[in-house]
Amino acid sequence: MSIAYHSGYGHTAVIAEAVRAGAAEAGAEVRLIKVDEITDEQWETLDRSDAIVFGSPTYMGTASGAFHVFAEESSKRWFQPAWKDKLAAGFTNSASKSGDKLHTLQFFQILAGQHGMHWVNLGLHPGWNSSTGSENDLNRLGFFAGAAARTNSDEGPEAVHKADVATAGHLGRRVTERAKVFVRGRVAA
Ligand SMILES: Cc1cc2nc3c(=O)[nH]c(=O)nc-3n(C[C@H](O)[C@H](O)[C@H](O)COP(=O)(O)O)c2cc1C
Repeated sequence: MSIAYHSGYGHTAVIAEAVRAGAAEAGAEVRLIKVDEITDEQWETLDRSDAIVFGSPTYMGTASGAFHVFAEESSKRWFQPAWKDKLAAGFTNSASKSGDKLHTLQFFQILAGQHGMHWVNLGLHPGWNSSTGSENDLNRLGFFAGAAARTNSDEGPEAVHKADVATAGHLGRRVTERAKVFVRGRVAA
């Protein structure tokens, strides 16, 4: 599995690391790839991966400019098509509770769709939506499309919320488990 992500100020990098840790715990060989520094070798790593998880902060209601540059550059893979039938998933982080994060996740879904990839959603019920819930619940922000995090804009990466880190870890484990089933199914088919 590869995690192709951008983080301008280090907050989203904490979420990327949590996805990596969850995936590794579930048995994946994982590569973290910073899309703003991506090398030819790392593009080839993406081409060899069974699953690619996209990650970016939400800037101005969408993925960051650096992530959009990467998405455009991936059009070379689209022509081949090099990423067809891989699994895909996504995560984002921003300062506001909503902050239009859903739009970033939907952008990732469309990017995956354009490549002919298969989207893996978060697979968790929403947390923190009843009188017995709390902000420490898994999926506390109630997203289905991917893992979402919110971090105060005036604090550093150490302030990333533990519940969001745990939710991202869940996504990493889930994509790994789905990839195992998908790859074994392809061999058996
Ligand atoms: C240019 C810019 C645009 C932003 N736009 C949004 C936004 O649309 N919604 C939001 O909730 N937060 C927004 N933020 C806040 C960031 O998403 C937030 O600080 C996030 O933790 C940054 O992650 P990073 O350190 O990985 O870059 C914006 C920040 C910047 C710098």
